[in-house]
Amino acid sequence: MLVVDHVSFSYQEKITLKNINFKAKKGEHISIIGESGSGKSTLLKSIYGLLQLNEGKITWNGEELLGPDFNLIPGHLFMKYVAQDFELMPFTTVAENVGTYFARGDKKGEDRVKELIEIMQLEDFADTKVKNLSGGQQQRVALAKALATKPEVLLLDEPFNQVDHFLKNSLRRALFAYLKKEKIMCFVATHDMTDALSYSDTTIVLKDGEIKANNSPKKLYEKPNDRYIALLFGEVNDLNVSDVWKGEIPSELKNKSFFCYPHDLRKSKIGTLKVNVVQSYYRGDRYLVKSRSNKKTVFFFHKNLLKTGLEVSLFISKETIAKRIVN
Ligand SMILES: Nc1ncnc2c1ncn2[C@@H]1O[C@H](COP(=O)(O)OP(=O)(O)OP(=O)(O)O)[C@@H](O)[C@H]1O
Repeated sequence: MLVVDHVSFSYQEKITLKNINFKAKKGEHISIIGESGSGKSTLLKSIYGLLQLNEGKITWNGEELLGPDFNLIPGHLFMKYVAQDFELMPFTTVAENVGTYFARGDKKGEDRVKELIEIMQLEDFADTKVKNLSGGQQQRVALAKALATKPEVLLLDEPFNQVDHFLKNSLRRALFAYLKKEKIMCFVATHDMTDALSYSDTTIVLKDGEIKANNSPKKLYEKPNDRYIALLFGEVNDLNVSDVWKGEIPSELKNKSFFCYPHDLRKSKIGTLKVNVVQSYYRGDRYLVKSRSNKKTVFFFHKNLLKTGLEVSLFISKETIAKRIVN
């Protein structure tokens, strides 16, 4: 169990992490999301022991993890941290980088290097010098190297931001399945919602160095309760119940507002929300349509291109409204 207990940290006068509290269990996957500058990387660095905390403590199975003032070499042996700069040895091969921690001729080590190179889909580059690889390939080498000594905790800062879309999906599936199988606790600081939604048990939302929410990604997505959280999941509509309700509004929903995603709204003759199309953006399987209703911008999806200026009616079910009400 990893416990982050009332942790605060500042680089200079301005406080960067404020009173951070959470617990993580063995094998749990936690995504850390938040706008740029919200403190995601700083939180990972604090957990890894690179920063001396101003207040609070971090414990691992009951023992306090001490910061750089108390460790000659900052960091902890049972953890691996993959930062945005990968810290690889450029003039040695991929296999040598991944196998850094194993002695020459160590058969178990060689098998492990092979397995990790396969997971990261780097077989074709095993004997290539790292300096000759692309940024995305180097990122995969850094991930394989971090896993070589089977850490109990893995800290990943934007782990796939340099990898192309197709490879990213298959790598993510392979990596997170491997981490679950090996019961490795994993923290991922990310801007990519797929990391948060599909591959984490828990999502921590940071804003200005504070925890805004800590919940399952499904619960956060379905009931974001806050515009900042909703926006992290993509385009979002901020509406009043009175904008869309047909008939008398039940007393518990009067004067309430709610967030909804573009897919919650559909063009329909029975729709009560009248909007005018501003622009349609092609998304392959459908269009994302930007529209205006009074002074509000409303996004929805539609299978066909809709002309700018066209008036359409949008429908949202009462069940969805009830689910997305802001308390
Ligand atoms: N070494 C440093 N010295 C001083 N301030 C720093 C340092 N590193 C980060 N900061 C500041 O701390 C705040 C949090 O930065 P951090 O890198 O943790 O954010 P982040 O959420 O990871 O951002 P991003 O998504 O852009 O990577 C920012 O305001 C940043 O400018």
